[in-house]
Amino acid sequence: MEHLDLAPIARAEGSIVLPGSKSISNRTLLLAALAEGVTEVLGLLDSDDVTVMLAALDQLGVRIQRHGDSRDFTVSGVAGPFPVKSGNFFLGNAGTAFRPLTAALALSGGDYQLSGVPRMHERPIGDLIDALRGLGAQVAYTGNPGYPPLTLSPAQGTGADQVAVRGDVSSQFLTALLMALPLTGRRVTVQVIGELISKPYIDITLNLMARFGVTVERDGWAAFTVDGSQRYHSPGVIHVEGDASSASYFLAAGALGRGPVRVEGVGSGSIQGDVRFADALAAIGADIRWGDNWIEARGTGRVKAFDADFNHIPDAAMTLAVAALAADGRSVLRNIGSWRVKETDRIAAMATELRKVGAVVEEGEDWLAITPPAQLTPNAAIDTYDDHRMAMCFSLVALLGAPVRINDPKCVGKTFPGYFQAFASICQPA
Ligand SMILES: O=C(O)C1=C[C@@H](OP(=O)(O)O)[C@@H](O)[C@H](O)C1
Ligand SMILES: C=C(OP(=O)(O)O)C(=O)O
Repeated sequence: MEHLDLAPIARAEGSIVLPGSKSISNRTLLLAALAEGVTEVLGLLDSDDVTVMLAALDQLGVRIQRHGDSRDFTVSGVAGPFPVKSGNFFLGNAGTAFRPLTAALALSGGDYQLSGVPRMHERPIGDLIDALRGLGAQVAYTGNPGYPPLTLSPAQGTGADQVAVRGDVSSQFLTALLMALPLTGRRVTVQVIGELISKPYIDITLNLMARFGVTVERDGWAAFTVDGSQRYHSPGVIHVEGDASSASYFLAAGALGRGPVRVEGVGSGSIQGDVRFADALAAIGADIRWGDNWIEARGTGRVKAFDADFNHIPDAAMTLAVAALAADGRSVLRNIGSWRVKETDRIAAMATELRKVGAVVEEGEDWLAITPPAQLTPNAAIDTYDDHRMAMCFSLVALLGAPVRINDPKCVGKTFPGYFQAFASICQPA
């Protein structure tokens, strides 16, 4: 297996222009595709998760032109359901492509097959399918019930004007439904069953839908209604913000490696919930400065142990689990149960790999507790489980004085193919 050996790093300092947000890139592409009019999408993320979305939309007859070798694209919307009425789509391990496309295609009146990598076929989708069936969608499970791959056929009947979806497995089910609802042409209310997780991602969805002209009425986090008379219209131009989850590794590097490290592309004006990672870093002792479109972190020489709920920042919280290796006591990450159904079982993976560097780790169904060792074990070979975030988080171990090996480093391609080059650019060897 390919690996990357990282030598101890004395100091992290510098600035990074972030790649585009995965969550905003894939939502924007889908909304621009369904909209009437032409949308200029500027600063689209270049990574596996976005590549599968671009390829699927191309297959579906959406005209997307790239401007030279930039990350700026012109998307000519199809103004409603997709014109291509059949197709077989491979969506890798991209939750932000798989769930939203499932909903949009289930309501597009065609015959479609959707599949992904083996891990995608272990990630639940049954709650979304149940809700779509309530809207008349015809969905068959090709493999295990409740999981991809899927076969979609044209919807039948008029469908209900009220459906329920579980909110406690993945917020992407609600996101997918909301974005697809204008395709029904009806007024539909979605009721959320159970405590909605990852709420800030719903804010991203509502924000982008509004920019495309569709407003959602809501009763807190319990019910969302889309009036069927609304259609998506291009807002003209969408600038994709930098990725706030990707920012977490560099901000943590600034906090653990003296700093300052600045990330450019997200700041106080961001619509991404993961910018709140910077608050979590501040709470454990980092010195954080905010600009409109940048965030900067520097270390204060102390990392305080923490015990907190990270349900609102599930992706960036993984970075805190590794930062906990530098803390002055036992840290606890709570309410992170969704980690178990992401790229890998992230609670199990994180526990196993943190133990390799010497930490004492306790693990529960939806929590993780980490007690750092007096001295990190050098030369641990970190397995990454085809999980980009495992690879990116564990690069931070090199900032804590221990050489570390990252197995299969190219798995970062899911959201950040250039991660290790960017990381090296802020690192000064010990
Ligand atoms: O909607 C989104 O863009 C995302 C929602 C989150 O998933 P869950 O809602 O499954 O926690 C997050 O982990 C994922 O990386 C992106
Ligand atoms: C959970 C993640 O991805 P996905 O969009 O596939 O759910 C992630 O990027 O951490």
